[in-house]
Amino acid sequence: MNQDELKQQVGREAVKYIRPGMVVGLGTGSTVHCLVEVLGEHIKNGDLTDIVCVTTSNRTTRQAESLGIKVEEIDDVDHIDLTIDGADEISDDFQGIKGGGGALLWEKIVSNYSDHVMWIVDESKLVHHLGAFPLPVEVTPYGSQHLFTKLARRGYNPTWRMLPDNSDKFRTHQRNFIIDLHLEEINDPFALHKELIGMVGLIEDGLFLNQVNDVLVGTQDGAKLLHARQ
Ligand SMILES: O=C(CO)[C@H](O)[C@H](O)COP(=O)(O)O
Repeated sequence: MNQDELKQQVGREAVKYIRPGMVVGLGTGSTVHCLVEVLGEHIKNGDLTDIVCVTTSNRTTRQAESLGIKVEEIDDVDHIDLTIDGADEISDDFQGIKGGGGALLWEKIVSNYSDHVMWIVDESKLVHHLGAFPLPVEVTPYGSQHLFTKLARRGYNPTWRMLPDNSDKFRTHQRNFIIDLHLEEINDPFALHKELIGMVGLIEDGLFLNQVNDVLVGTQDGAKLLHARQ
């Protein structure tokens, strides 16, 4: 199976963890896209009833609504039972990097206010140590060149996230910029998160630490569930 087929495999498998009546957080990215497609089929067939979703991006909202999935604003639900999201890297101790799709702020908010969090990934996302994948940080545009320079001086090899055609800087839903840090290896993700989040103008970073309960991995031998924590 190629990577796309593994993503479809976990997308199909993940929908089995959604029960009727749940409030479900839907992540962002190509793996979640597969899940949302299957969720839409189940809702259409009447196998899953009374599902309400909150999403982590306008992209996911558009896809979900086009399939007849009910989407509410996050502040219009009083809880989120289960959030299913993708990830860019997951270390041996289940810490993660997310934000490859630029949705890290909403993803972290939805994740934090969820009773249970599941990440769905193909096996290429499992690594021993985080850092080969560039770590995104969301920054407020005002003064962001100074922040960029500070990150560069600390040796974090920053680059601006650009639009696909390179014509301008990428903007998040909050109209913020993203700076990607090319770190190669992160020795202490907790210390790095503390340092980054303390920088004025840096709104959120893509280190998702102690966030996930279960990881569903697409492998050549079928989807495998790994328990990270209660
Ligand atoms: O964090 C994310 C978006 O901000 C995605 O979950 C992450 O980039 C994984 O995406 P994909 O499933 O396409 O590999």
